[in-house]
Amino acid sequence: MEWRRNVWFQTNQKSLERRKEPGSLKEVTKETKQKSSPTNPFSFLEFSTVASQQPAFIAPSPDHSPPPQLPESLFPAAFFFSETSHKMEESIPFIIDLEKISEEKECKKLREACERWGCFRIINHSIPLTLMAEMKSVIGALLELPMEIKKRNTEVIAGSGYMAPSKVNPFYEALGLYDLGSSQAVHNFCSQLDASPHQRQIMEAYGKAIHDLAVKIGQKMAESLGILGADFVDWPCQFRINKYNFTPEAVGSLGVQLHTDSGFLTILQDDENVGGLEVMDNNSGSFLPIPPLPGSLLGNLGDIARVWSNGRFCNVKHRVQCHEASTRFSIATFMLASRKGNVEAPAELVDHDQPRLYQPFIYEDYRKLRVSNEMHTGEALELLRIA
Ligand SMILES: O=C(O)CCC(=O)C(=O)O
Ligand SMILES: [Fe+2]
Repeated sequence: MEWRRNVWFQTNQKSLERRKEPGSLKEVTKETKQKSSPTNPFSFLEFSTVASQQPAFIAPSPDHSPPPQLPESLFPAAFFFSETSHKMEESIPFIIDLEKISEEKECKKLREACERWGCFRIINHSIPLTLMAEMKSVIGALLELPMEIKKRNTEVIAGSGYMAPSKVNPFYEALGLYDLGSSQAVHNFCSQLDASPHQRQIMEAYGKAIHDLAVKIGQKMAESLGILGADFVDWPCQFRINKYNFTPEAVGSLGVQLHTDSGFLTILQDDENVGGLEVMDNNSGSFLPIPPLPGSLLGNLGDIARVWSNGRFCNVKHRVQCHEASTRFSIATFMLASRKGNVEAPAELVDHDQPRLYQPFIYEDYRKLRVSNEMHTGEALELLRIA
């Protein structure tokens, strides 16, 4: 609860100010109460929570999109609740509290999140908020550099270097490196971009912290399936900083096309102000907006998580929509796959009832298969299916 309150205070000052304006909250409350009814899925909206400086609570519509009839300013960091239980625990995507992850209940929730959505919010992750804020300002500055400097950020593996705005993604550009766990790689990245000593320091600190976090969450994902002692320390992490130059003309179009991430686990620091990320519900095919939740991170599972879990975990399809003309930043760390040997499910996850689903393969070969066949949403896995 403390965490939620802090985040709320830090991030929603402006909205709170707006809401405190005489009449404004009252007006909205009155209007919404009139619209509420036992059959209205939003009828249990708790405006008292707004008055006590808690987030507004909101149930999902059938397609999990926010209710169109309510003013957006009311839900700057909307939480989505199960219509049946109305509990925080049931929010979508699931919120995983890393401080509680050694408790059985939290670990079970992580497993459910990985199976049902392949996506979860991470709170109490121990990355200092100041480091996250400083990192955001560093990446903003790096992405502002002149084009000729950004172009020095050449790729080590396909797609790991500078990506200029293109015909397909005209509002998007990115800088990146492979692999974050290597201080030499971080050093090279910083040198390519003439980073200042301060920028280097932030990059190094953030890189180490986020790499360690990805390793820890990977271990917990394995533990949630009963695999103890899985070690992700040596798994390479690709790192990418994304900028979306959303102009008024971009509104309504995509910043990034629908895709799955190819690796095992992505840790994303999404923009704390500008939303647009959407994940696909595999059951219904509908899209669920992931509103910003400042101070938190997002875990997204990629294709390798599906293979490694022998089909239990979901590789989440996601995209970025432009809803407003403003600049959006995100910082993505992709923990890819084991450096050594094949990608395959551990023996504990394979048995008579759940035979091995995919033939063992080398990650780099899989990546090439995706690119050469232009299969961006995990379809290439079907080419490797054996059961
Ligand atoms: O910017 C975002 O929120 C998502 C970025 C993303 O999906 C990616 O870099 O793979
Ligand atoms: Fe992605």
